[in-house]
Amino acid sequence: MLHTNLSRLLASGGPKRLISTVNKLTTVEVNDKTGIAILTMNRPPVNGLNLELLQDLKSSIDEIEGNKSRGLILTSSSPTIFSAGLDILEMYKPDMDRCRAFWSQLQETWLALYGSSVPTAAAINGHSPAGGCLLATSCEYRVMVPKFTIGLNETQLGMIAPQWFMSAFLSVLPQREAERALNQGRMFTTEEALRVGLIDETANSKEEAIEKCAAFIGTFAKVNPLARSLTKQQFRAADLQQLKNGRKEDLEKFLFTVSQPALQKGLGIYLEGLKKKVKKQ
Ligand SMILES: CCCCCCCC/C=C\CC(=O)SCCNC(=O)CCNC(=O)[C@H](O)C(C)(C)COP(=O)(O)OP(=O)(O)OC[C@H]1O[C@@H](n2cnc3c(N)ncnc32)[C@H](O)[C@@H]1OP(=O)(O)O
Repeated sequence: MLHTNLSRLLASGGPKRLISTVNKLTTVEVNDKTGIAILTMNRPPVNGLNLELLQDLKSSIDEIEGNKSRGLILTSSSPTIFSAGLDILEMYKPDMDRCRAFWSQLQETWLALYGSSVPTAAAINGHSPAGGCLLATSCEYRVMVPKFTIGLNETQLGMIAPQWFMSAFLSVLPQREAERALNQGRMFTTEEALRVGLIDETANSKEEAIEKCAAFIGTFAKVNPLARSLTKQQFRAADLQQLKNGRKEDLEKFLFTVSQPALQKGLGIYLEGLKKKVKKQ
């Protein structure tokens, strides 16, 4: 039976999906029929963006850029969380050298994703606060599963979202909506996100979200790839250049912010709140 199945598989030209790379915290799977790469974050429990996950994300994006994939779909292996955003432990009582490497890597990874030459889409299969929302809004298209939340909640943590977080948010939301949501640190439900345009579509499952993302990428099938990619890059050039020009200053601002005792106190209380929530249930 096993042999028969294997023969059939070989006769059909091999598996439909190839795991081309397994980094420690991400995998890249290229569909050999569509040529679309699925980039999956896999850092349990919440895909907190720490230095290592950011490094793996960057190297997976580079690989997808290099292997001539027709598009990139970003998703998560967790059934309930796309990404909980930046790993707060990278900012709470930090080792300053690691903190410097962490923020520089975040900048690097964002530049690679937002500036990617291939079409990008996010299959948001779980909660997506702060840095998770940054990843999603850096893609060109978003499909989200119901009953989750997405948004830039930095003000709730006593922090200010950097300009480039705001740029990605503003590339999706109207100015007025973006400003109000940022000031409030508002988290949108899937339905609210659809209504304001923070996401493009909803889907009933991760699989359906991936299919819808693939359909979006398919809309470029008849468009000249070079013209499409240069148009995207020109459209995003000002946002990308703004960070490239101000990278050093942005890093110093971040290091200054996390070294403030009031911020450390706030982060401690926030983390405690997250843990208490677990005990209460
Ligand atoms: C240049 C100018 C200055 C710049 C200043 C800095 C600007 C950047 C600032 C912020 C960006 C960020 O991304 S900060 C992170 C924001 N994220 C959040 O607020 C999300 C917090 N988490 C949650 O709301 C929930 O965990 C969840 C909805 C994502 C999932 O809920 P669930 O009930 O499924 O899981 P738990 O809450 O039980 O969490 C499990 C486990 O994970 C820990 N956890 C959760 N999120 C984080 C996180 N972001 N970082 C670190 N750890 C996290 C949580 O405490 C639990 O831990 P324990 O199992 O040990 O209890």
